[in-house]
Amino acid sequence: MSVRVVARIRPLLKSEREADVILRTGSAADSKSRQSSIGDKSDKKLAALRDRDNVVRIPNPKNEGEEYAFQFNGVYDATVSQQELFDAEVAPTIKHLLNGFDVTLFAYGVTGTGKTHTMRGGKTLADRGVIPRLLSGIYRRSKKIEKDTEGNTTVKVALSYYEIYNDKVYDLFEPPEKRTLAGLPLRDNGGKTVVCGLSEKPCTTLKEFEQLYDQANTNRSTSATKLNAHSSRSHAILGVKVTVTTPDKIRVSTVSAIDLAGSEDNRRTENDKERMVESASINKSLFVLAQCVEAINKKQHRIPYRESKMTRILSLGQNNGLTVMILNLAPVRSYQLDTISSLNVANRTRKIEVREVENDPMFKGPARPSIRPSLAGTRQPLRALTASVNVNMPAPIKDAAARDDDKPVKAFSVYSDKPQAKLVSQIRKPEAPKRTSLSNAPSGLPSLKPARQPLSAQSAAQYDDLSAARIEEMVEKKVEEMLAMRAVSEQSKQTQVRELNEQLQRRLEQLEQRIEGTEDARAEGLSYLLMAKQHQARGEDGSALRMYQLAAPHFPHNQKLAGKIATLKERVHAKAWEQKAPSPPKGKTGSMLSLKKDSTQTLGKRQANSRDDDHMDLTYNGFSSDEDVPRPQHKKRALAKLAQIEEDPELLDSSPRTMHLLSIINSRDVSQIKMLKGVGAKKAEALVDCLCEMDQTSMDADDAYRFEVRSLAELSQLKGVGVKTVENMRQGVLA
Ligand SMILES: Nc1ncnc2c1ncn2[C@@H]1O[C@H](COP(=O)(O)OP(=O)(O)OP(=O)(O)O)[C@@H](O)[C@H]1O
Repeated sequence: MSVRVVARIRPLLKSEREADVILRTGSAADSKSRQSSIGDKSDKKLAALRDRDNVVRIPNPKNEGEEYAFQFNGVYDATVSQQELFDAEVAPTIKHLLNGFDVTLFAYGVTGTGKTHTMRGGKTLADRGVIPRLLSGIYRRSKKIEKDTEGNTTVKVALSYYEIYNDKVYDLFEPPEKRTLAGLPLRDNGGKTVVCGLSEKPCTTLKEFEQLYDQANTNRSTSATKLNAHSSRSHAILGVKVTVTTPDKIRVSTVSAIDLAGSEDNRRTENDKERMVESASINKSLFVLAQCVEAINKKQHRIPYRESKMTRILSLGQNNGLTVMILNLAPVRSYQLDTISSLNVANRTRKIEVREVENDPMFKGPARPSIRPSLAGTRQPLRALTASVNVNMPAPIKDAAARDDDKPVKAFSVYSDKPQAKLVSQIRKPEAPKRTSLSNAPSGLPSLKPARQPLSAQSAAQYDDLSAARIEEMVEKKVEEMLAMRAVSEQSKQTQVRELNEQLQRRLEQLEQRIEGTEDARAEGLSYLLMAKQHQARGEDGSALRMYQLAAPHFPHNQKLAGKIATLKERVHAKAWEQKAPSPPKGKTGSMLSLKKDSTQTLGKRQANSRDDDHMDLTYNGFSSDEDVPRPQHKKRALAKLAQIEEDPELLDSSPRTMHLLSIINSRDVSQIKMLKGVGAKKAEALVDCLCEMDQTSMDADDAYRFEVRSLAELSQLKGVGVKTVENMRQGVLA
């Protein structure tokens, strides 16, 4: 049986105009005549939606005159109520659910098309969606079954409810603060994907359900987006486990009601960063779903279920039972491209075959013959006896004395069409090794050996006498023995299988954990790489290096990455040296205030640097010790001088005297500079050379500027200039 796909078109929202309606339902002939009569009257466009047909029509965005038509198992237009949709599509599945079939109901569509409205609905009775109605239906039917069977059949309901948010699974019955970063893991269990550690709440009444469901929904991730004020940011999966217990068996089946998050075109959402991350995860999972659908359609060997948690859980085409997809659609033009893509996915989903197989029941009491295929060979003549050990069948009458003259054989009368003796030998044949023990049986038990000898009249009479009661008793006993042995050996076999399964399961879990761990680690590594690239693109080499270094442990043998880190390290070293040299002035000359501020800042910064005995950027970038960075002698001296200057408040002065001195220095006029106190021609020349050198350094760094000394502190750091010289110069300058 294929997945049942039905389309539901929502009504216009307040913000939407009737004139923008582009979706139509109806047959081709109808639609053509309607199209010509529609004209400008938009109410007729809406009337078109009322035509309940199984075809949805939408214009080709590239050629308005052309229409695409998609046929589904059902199409529900804007006028269809919640009750009508439920009655037509969901109510019929309840019967199957209680008969042991799993059911999957899921709403699929673009954001803001009415998935949550369809699945959860509003608070009023009429507005209630599929889920509350489903529960109501299950309870009603359960009560009826219990009543009809006079309490011999009981139905129990238990709920689980979880969301997949950013590809992580979270229990919605648990408060958000209990969530772990990694979420709950998934496991494969007998072909079904299960969520480990999920809570399951027994739920006996509709009222109880409503309380649980409403409370859990407050834990669901929703946010306002431009396209939907209450947009679901996660896929929500409600599991309703139904256990039907009859006197002889227990059947468990589950209905999964899934409200998928909607795909979003981020050119329209104007999502912020957080919404974008959610959106990317939602779109990715829906993309994987579309890929799975396509792969199933194309009968590809590999279906990419495992590429997203949502597709793994949904297991479209892998799950047994019944599957109903509700395709939610918005009727207006602004959704046109998204609607076409949803229609395409839904159309392909319609072709997916699902095995309509009910879940195996569990039988109460000793195992039934049907699950002992090994007995099949001997079962025919013993059927009634075999059945006698089943608690579900009436026990055989064992009182031989009471039936002395009866035919031996309620056990045989039905099935034996052969003489009894032969029957006995038939039964005994497989027991050949035990004949000795039987022949040596205590006097109470007759030996069966004489049966093979020509019978004397007495022994024949004795045998006749025996055969009526004793043989039946013996055979019965023997069969019981055999069955008991088989049950024991089967039990031990089952235990072995169970142990093996558990071992395998554990191994699988370990492997999965490892894979998931590796995937998570890889994803983390990739996100570091991405951030590194972004930093690098912005020219933030230090941060880029840091990110690459964080990514490195996730890609241990990646030569390219190692190379990148090495190159960046070198570049950052080079920059660090540049930063150690005084930085260029921001403005042309700057006001006195800014000069003083700059100067203080520079000193403050340098102070911090000198205390840490290294440059801040270098520490940040992971170079913890001086050894990492070779430092020329003159730089070390400069640092020492700096410390001296900081202790001299005079040198922080930005008085006119200082300003004048700096302007002489920055003029680079050797004739003026050599006139300064304590500076001869040689020193002046050296000083100008030093300033020109600083220019050069800057040009190397692709950041050309003319270096200017902005403070006495900076001046004192120049090659050949000491604190004393600076002080002398300053003293000698006329204010
Ligand atoms: N059949 C309908 N009748 C009346 N209103 C509807 C119907 N379907 C949707 N709406 C309204 O449309 C808006 C969007 O619906 P909803 O939130 O259910 O969309 P969604 O597909 O779940 O969106 P998202 O994927 O962003 O969560 C809501 O205001 C809802 O009340």
